[in-house]
Formats: sequence, structure tokens, C-alpha cells
Amino acid sequence: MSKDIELLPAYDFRGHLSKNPNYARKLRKFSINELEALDGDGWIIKDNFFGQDVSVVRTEAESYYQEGRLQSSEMGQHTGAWNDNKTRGDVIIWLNGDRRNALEEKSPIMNKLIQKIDSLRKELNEACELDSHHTQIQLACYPGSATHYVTHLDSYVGGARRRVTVLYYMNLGWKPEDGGCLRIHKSDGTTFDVEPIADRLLVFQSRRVWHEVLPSYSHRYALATWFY
Ligand SMILES: O=C(O)CCC(=O)C(=O)O
Ligand SMILES: [Fe+2]
Repeated sequence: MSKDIELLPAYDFRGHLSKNPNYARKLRKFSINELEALDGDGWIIKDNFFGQDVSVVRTEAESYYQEGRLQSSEMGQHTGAWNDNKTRGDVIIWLNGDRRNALEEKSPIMNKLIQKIDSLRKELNEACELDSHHTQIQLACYPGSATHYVTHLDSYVGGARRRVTVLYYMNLGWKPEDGGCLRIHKSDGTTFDVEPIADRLLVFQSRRVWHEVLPSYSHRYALATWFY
């Protein structure tokens, strides 16, 4: 993805909060420091987000893989140019729309996790006037063999108009040699690698944070949610 793409405006979380200081009291899941970081660096990490049920979520995720329901991903609906495993080597399933309704029966614990992630959106709506009413949810597996995803933005003019990306990792016993870090490219030219360890949540501004998935050498599972 070329860095010349036209950017959509980023969201000013702290600005919206400071216009309504009373709303600071509505913060339960995010701290003011975290909202400042979402405006500043553009991302935050929340470890131990869901607790020990991460192992059940992982098992539920693997069942989609074993049933052959994870399919090669497509990037950019407007062009086939990105639909190529040199760009992106994960296999995915969308869990919104009709599949979302089946989740309660098929993957009850993942369903609970999805609700917990959605409560973050509701809090941002209430406290920071995010006014987000549309989400997309995707379960993805990078099945080892150096599968990766090149540097990109999740949202830009002409693409999906996402505002917030939430990634939840479910890789128990992750080791450095498993690879698959999420590499963030900072505006000062340096990088920051996020290890995709179990029960870690990463939240970032979809319109600002350039990122890539480094080659993965074992099965690497993540649940991605986008707030529009
Ligand atoms: O799984 C990850 O860490 C990131 C995946 C990603 O960047 C995407 O699906 O847009
Ligand atoms: Fe991404």
C-alpha cells in the first residue's frame, strides 16, 4: 500500500472528552491516559482483557479452521491487486451479519468476548461522542509458513471508513520464534512490535496507525473488530 493514499481525519478522543468533563465519570473500561494515548501515539495495549476463557476462545477459533470455514482473505473490494498471499497470507471468516446470530450457539465464549469488545465501543460513544453504530468482526488465522500481511492502514479515502481497530490475540504459549508480531510504524520512522500473546487487546486509530503482521511460524489467531 503506497504511503501516498489520501487519509481520512483521525478521531480526537481527548478533545471530545474535555468538551464534556462530566463524561470522564462514564469511563470504566478506558482510562483518561489511554484516551490520551489513542490521540497521541494512536494505540494502546490492554493485557488480561478477557481472562482465562482465552483458552476456550482459542479452541472455538480452531474449530472454524478445522471445519475449513476460514478462507483466504480479500483486500480492497475495488481492485483484485491486493488479493494475493504475497500481500496477506491469513485465512479469515467474517462474524458479523447472519453469522453473528449463529455465534451464541456455535461459539458461546467467543460471543461473550465479542460483547465485551462491543462494550468498549459503547463506552467511547457515551464518553467521547464517538457515535459509532456499525462494526465489522473478523476471525483470522495466519497458518505459519511465514504468512504475513504487508504494511497498510485499515482505513483511507476510497477504502472502508473505519475509525477504530481492536485486535484480540489468543496465542497461548507464544514464543519469539513463533513470529507474527504486529509491527507498528510510528510517524517518527521507528517501529514498535506488539507480540500477539494470549489475552492481549490492541486498540488503535484505523486512520493513522500504519502496521504489518510479521511472518508467522505457527498458527496465529486474532479476532479483529472495527468500529466505523
Ligand atoms: O492480526 C493482526 O495483528 C493485524 C491484522 C490486520 O492488520 C488486519 O487484518 O487488517
Ligand atoms: Fe490491519
